Amino acid sequence: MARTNDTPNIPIVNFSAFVNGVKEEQERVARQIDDAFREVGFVYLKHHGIPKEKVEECFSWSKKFFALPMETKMLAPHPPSGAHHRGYSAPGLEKVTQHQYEKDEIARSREVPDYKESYESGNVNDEAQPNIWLPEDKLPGFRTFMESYFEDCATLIHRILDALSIALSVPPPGLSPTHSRSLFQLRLLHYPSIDAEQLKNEKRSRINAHSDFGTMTLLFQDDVGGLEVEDPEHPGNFSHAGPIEDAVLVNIGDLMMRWSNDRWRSTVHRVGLPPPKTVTIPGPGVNTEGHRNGEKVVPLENENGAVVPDRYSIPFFATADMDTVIEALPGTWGKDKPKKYEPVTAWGYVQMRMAMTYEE
Ligand SMILES: O=C(O)CCC(=O)C(=O)O
Ligand SMILES: [Fe+2]
Repeated sequence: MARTNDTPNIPIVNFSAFVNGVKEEQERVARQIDDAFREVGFVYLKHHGIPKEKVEECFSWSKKFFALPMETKMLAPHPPSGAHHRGYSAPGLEKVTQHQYEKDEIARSREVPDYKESYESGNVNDEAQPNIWLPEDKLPGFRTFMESYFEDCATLIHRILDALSIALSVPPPGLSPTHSRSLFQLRLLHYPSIDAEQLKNEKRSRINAHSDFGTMTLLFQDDVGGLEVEDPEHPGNFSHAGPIEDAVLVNIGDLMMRWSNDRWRSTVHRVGLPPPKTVTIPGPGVNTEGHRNGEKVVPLENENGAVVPDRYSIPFFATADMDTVIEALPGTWGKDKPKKYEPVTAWGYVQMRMAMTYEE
């Protein structure tokens, strides 16, 4: 199995072998994903089934959306409460918190503002959280595309759940029916360009260190980079988890960690300064430092007045149906591995975390 060069070595798995393979192939891929989620909580899936052109199209819609004037984007505003997580959030509105239930700790984690804007949409049939669209004439075709992309992502989540069910020997129909799509959420994220100085000195962040709180997240990212994943064995050590062509990054969220009795890790991640970029230095004789001809690696933060370019990413968050009782799954507990957590419904858990994200 391929690995990324960065630690904590996020495995790269060919998912078509699961979708199209015979039983043995499926079991092999399921084991690879299981191992990845046990080790780092993240996996890159190649050949995941969503056509490359469609992923690119989603990024181009996202760019068009965020390029609209603020007053137009505000025609689809995110409601003030975290309980209805749909629509447009302007930069500075959402603050990410991490496992902090004490009020003063939440306040402290909000001292560094996230510099991003986002647009959220969900299942068209979700009556609890109806979608908040722009008037169609403001961006014709946007809604139709997003509804279709949502379906593609939901389908992929169900296939990954099938793989996880095989890994745990959950009998058919497995975990898939616990995700009726009611709580899925497609998020468009835009991190405006920013002075490298600000990110470096932590005056601002793109997204603060956090873990996701649902069951699983799909993450599509552009080629700017800056996503970092914590090494679960060495808290505080982060490594870059940059884009890999034609692959989607998939990670476990807190609810799934709990559901799996901590077999799978919900790993902390954040978005900050991209890794050192390569700039081309013109003229001969620049190869004395061992770099490829004509190129020299210049750490972005060392460039005077360097600006980190805009970054776009597209996470798709999955959560179990709200009435699902999250209690150690079969195969994740036993005599020598007792259940670690009290049962909780998915809905109760999500509401608690959402309230923490938006509450004053
Ligand atoms: O933009 C990214 O790459 C990460 C986004 C993320 O972690 C999130 O929205 O939860
Ligand atoms: Fe995240």
